[in-house]
Amino acid sequence: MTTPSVSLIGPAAQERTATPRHYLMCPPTHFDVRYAINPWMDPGRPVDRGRALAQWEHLRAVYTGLGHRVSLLDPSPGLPDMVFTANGAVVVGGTAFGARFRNPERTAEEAAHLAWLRGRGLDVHASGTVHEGEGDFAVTSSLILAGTGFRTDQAAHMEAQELFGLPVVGLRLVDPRFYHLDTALAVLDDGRASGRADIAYFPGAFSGAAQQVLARLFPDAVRVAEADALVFGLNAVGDGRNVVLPVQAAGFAALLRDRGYHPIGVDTSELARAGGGPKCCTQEIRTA
Ligand SMILES: CN(C)C(=N)NCCC[C@H](N)C(=O)O
Repeated sequence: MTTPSVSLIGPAAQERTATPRHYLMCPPTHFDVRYAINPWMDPGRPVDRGRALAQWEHLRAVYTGLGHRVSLLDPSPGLPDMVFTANGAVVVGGTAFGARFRNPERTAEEAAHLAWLRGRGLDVHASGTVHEGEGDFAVTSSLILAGTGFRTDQAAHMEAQELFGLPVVGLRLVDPRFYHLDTALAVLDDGRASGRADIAYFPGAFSGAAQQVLARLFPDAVRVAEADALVFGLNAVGDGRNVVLPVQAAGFAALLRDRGYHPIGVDTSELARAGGGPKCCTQEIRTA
């Protein structure tokens, strides 16, 4: 007999509260798969840009329907991955840590992000080390979880800690299919209202030591099955109550419901052809 993984007197019994968010998105006007910098990309198969645009518009409508503010970054021709705004920076308390991309194909996105962030009066810092923004930094109100192994350099973790004054906990990713932290771990509730951060993750994407760290820090975390992780289920955006995730991740959605969250499935399958999902298209601008 197996032990149920979710206790009804634990986090499942909590009332979940959404808090308003400000997101930065960029329409996939120039979306394409012209190069392969992750295992999901196949430049030999043409993308359906109209479909990608429709999926992206739907995602934006979901956020505005939830009462969140969405700002837009102007898409640039020649930058087919620009739709993935999460990778452009990490913004915490009005301070922005601009990305420095690992692959030259995405380097020109850095300046566009820095200009947008400066234009909003944020305290903007260009990075001295390679990091890919919220792709590898998952922010909670008490600490930041930071991925390394494929894209972001470990040195960037220390840079982020010095900049934000929050503990940065490094986590090693070991499976190239989960090349960014946000493909393998999602913040469901950052703890800003509840006082207690809640996350979900796929253990197999992490080194043994990183799995131990996560288990110590978040013993109640939702552990997601590989099948749900492989459809980018963990590339999810949580506001404390609502969790926007790929509609294909049905098992994960059921776990979320059991915990009192409100999962909202969206189809981002065309964008997944470049290796991204809802979270990749969404950078949070945290000014408070
Ligand atoms: C969920 N992920 C991984 C993201 N945060 N970003 C997607 C980036 C995709 C892009 N082709 C690349 O490989 O950089």
